[in-house]
Amino acid sequence: MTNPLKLLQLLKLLDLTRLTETDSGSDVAKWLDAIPQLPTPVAALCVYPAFLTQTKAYITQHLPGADLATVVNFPGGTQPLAEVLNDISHAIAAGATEIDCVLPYQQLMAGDEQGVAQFLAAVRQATPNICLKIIIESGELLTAQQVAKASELVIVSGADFVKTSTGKVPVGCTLEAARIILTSIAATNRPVGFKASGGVKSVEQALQLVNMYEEITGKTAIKQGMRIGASSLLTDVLALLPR
Ligand SMILES: O=C[C@H](O)COP(=O)(O)O
Repeated sequence: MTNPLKLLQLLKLLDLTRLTETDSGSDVAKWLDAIPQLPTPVAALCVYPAFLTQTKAYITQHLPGADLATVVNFPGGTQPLAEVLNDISHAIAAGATEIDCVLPYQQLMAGDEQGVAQFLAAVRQATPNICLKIIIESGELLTAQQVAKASELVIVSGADFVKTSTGKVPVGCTLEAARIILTSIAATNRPVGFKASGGVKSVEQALQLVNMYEEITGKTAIKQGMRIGASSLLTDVLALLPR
């Protein structure tokens, strides 16, 4: 039997995600209505910008304590910076407290580290007092060195979290990528969080990632330091929690 305290820890780390491209407002309303009563609030709900207002209203009523996250430059990582900054400012105005932004990873793979650093600096400047998570899309990066370089650029930029994946490319969060990112995080003095996302569906997978986080950083995984972004993990967590 999985330790119930570990399952509660997973709930507290969960960015419960709904990023279905074809969704309408009523689809998202149905999704929100279907969230069962939880023994402890999840870390955040993560939705497309179009659904921030209704999700904010839901959080106020049903999930006080949860943050409201949205995605920008998502999922491709190729939007012009001005558009990304505009989307960020609208998202904040609509109540987002957390921004998950895709790093222009193609630019990084093409060797333009300086361009990526400039992008990250501008995004950081546009998100004061907002939790900023940068998605490196580790499954598209070709080498361990690229994953390490992307993590370093995110860490140096002052972002709050290095996040693995959008969940929209064939390879999501792998243990190999998680290890490389966590090793970079552990090597810095500044507190930087880690968000595992993309294909994390089972409690077993999630606990492996939490264990790895705790082993490499030497810290207990709490909301400020670790997240698990997942659209379908909640079902498995709730199925294993004793009633
Ligand atoms: O940001 C989180 C991911 O989009 C979720 O990916 P997933 O649908 O594979 O759980």
